[in-house]
Amino acid sequence: MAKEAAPTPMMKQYLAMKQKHPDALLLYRVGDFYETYGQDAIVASEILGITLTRRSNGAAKSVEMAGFPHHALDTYLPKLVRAGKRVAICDQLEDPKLAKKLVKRGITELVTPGVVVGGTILDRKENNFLAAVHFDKKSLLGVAFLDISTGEFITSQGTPDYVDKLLVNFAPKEVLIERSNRQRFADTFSNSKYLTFELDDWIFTEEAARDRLLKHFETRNLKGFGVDDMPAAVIASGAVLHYLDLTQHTHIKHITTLSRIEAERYVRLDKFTVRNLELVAPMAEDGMSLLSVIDKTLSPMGARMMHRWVLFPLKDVKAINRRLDVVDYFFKHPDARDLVKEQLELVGDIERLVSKVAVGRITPRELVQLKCALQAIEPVKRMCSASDEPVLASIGEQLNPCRGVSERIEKEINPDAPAQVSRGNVINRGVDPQLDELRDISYSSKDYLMRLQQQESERTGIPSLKIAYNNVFGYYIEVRNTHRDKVPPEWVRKQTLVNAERYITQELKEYEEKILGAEEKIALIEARLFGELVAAVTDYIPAIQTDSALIAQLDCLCAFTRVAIDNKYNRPVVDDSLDIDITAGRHPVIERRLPPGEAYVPNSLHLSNDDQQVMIITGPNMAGKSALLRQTALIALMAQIGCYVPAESARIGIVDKIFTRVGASDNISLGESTFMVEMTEAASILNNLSQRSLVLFDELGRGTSTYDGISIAWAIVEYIHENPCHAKTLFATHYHELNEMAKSFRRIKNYNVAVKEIDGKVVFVRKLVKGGSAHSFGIHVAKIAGMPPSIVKRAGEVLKQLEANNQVGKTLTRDLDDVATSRSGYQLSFFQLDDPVLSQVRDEILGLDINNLTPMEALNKLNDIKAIITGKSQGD
Ligand SMILES: Nc1ncnc2c1ncn2[C@@H]1O[C@H](COP(=O)(O)OP(=O)(O)OP(=O)(O)O)[C@@H](O)[C@H]1O
Repeated sequence: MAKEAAPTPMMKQYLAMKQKHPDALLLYRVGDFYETYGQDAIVASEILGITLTRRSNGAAKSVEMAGFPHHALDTYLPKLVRAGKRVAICDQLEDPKLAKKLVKRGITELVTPGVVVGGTILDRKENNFLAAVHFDKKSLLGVAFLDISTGEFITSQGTPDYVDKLLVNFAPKEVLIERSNRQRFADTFSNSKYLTFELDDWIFTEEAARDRLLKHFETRNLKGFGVDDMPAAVIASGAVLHYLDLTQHTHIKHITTLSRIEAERYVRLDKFTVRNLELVAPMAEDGMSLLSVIDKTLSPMGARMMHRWVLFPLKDVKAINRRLDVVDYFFKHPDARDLVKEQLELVGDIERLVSKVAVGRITPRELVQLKCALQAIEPVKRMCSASDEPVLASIGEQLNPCRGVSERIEKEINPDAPAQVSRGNVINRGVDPQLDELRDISYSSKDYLMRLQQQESERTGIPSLKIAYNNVFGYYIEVRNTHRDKVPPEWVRKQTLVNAERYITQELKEYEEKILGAEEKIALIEARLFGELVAAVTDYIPAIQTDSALIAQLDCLCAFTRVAIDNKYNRPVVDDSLDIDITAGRHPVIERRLPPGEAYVPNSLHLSNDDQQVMIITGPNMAGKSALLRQTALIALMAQIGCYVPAESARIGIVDKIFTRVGASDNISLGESTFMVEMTEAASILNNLSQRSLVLFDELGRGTSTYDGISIAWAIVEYIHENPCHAKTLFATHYHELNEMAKSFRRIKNYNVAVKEIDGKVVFVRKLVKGGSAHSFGIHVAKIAGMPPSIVKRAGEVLKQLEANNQVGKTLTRDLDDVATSRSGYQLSFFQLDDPVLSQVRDEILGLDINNLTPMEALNKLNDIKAIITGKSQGD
């Protein structure tokens, strides 16, 4: 049997590196290549489509190997990361030419899907978040998000539902979890797929997390961030910072703050609503989202902010109107609008550029870009400062073009600087005298060599004499064989070719040393000066980050104006009323996708807690019921992000929650359309109603039998009507039987989306009109859809017969009449009763500060409450 040979020293080094990050794919630099071995090579060759070979590693067996040229890293690395791989990059830490033994190597970066600093992996319009989720002992969850490419660090804590919603909105590329909570995470977020990475449990402890955060931010406590009393959030945030250490990301000065998501400031949109209203992503592959219609931003920061704004509409009337005022200003001042547009096109992604400064990854070319961006801010600042619009004036005041930095970059860096410092020609002339002198030597070398060539040719009488350079023995003189006899004796022969010989001379060697020495020194000086400049820019990180946020804001608001002009939107009135009044409203997305020549039919609508609280909207299939429901929510939502709306006019009394529930079979493709899920979600809506909720029910109850469906729909609408919140509700349904409700419930009104029947054919008028509708026209739609005529005919006959027998429609309607008059009324909650004892109990409970209650105090309180109910005092 062959004796196993020991691994080569290089393989030993490789294995040691691999051991440091066993779960990462290791790219191991060998010469001009990045190589992968063993299982890594198999995976890499599959993902990258590169050839899998084998090499002997010094042992008896050979190992799989796959590699690619080092300069192709930017092409291949994103593919690996996008495939969900964590990639450790092992580089040569010394010049292989100078290494005496094995080249020193080390892991210089661990790139994981959630921790990407720059390059082509990042989508310019999207954040790339890393998240951490912590489960505390009860059912409170802490969550933190970090985008290392922008420095944004956000945290919150709350119920599993709330954290689920945040995860859906922030769409992290990687989620850190505690090892012991793997199953809990999987169970809690079973609806979404996340790439998770498990960390040891001790990392998820408050003490470790707090220490880490305090050390990073160099503060004494976390009060300034508003998270001091949010242990779960603190723990998740600490875990995120821990992971940066683990992945060798230690230069993170651009993470300057930790912000708490103030959930109470934003409209609550459950994740079904976000998906159903297609706010940021369409449901169908070829669809369009609201975001894609209104995102006319010009800068990547603006695009990322717009994404956030759409998912987090505001609830504060003043804040909304401040945004609307700026949009209005840009509307009335085309010059200001044009100036912002022109300058923003020059700004680029300063947010990510400045992050690259912090992590030490900025290239000379990017530094020039940063300078251009800062210079582009100057005219924007002037325009804003000169405006009489308060928000703009304040933006103008805060914008800081950091002139010191831009002037220094302008002075020191070549405007055509290359992408890498090592390429040279980065630092301008006049910055460093020694550098200038060395460059003179280096630049004049060509002239010098030409002169030397001519001089030696004349001296020796060899006309074809040539001076050239190669890597083996540097500069040499080449003489063709015909003139060999004229070569002076002091020349030293170095190489014999077929037709010529090559020589070196003393003078040439001395000169060579000077030039090569100069080039090395030039490289060193350039690198040093560049490094010093980058270090100086580091001091301006917070200022540039503020600029970036302000520019993003301007970009979004200016984009709103352009969208409003292009799409004929109008300014909504947003106030504290409880009404929604929309005149000639349209669906912002559908209207953009209609075939040419077809106009969207606008509709008006009034909803109010006092009179028209619930609208039952009937109408045939395809009439436009869903479109109407959605456009109402979208108009309210657009108004609350500060955008003009697709309506002639709109008055929106602030909405604080938008709920959407679409009938089971409407989202069957999502694989979760069981009737059970529909009911669970409907229940969650009903349990969370508020006075300012806007509820959309689209064909609720259709996943079950007609009687069941109608009964459930009826009961739900009745509940919403009777609930003291009087939540505004649009209820689209095919059950025209529900029209009976309007007779007995004051705030329920019937509407239908009109169709006309001309010559036995349905014509969609798409107008919302008062009153219920008697037919479903389902059979007509089947006909339009191309159903064989015989089936359509037969269906018509069956329907007639059923109606004649009073089986579906009429009896049910008559029965429902009885239901309506026999309504028992809901016992909504015992707190609504006028019983003084219960009121006292309620007051006792409401007065409790649960956060500051010890278990013992809680027990005593419970005893007190019991005493109130039983009328006995303690100890009786
Ligand atoms: N106001 C309108 N103007 C022009 N086209 C419209 C309008 N409303 C709806 N449409 C078009 O009609 C199609 C059907 O509308 P929608 O899905 O709202 O109908 P529906 O009544 O909810 O139908 P179903 O009951 O089958 O779900 C939409 O995709 C849209 O293209």
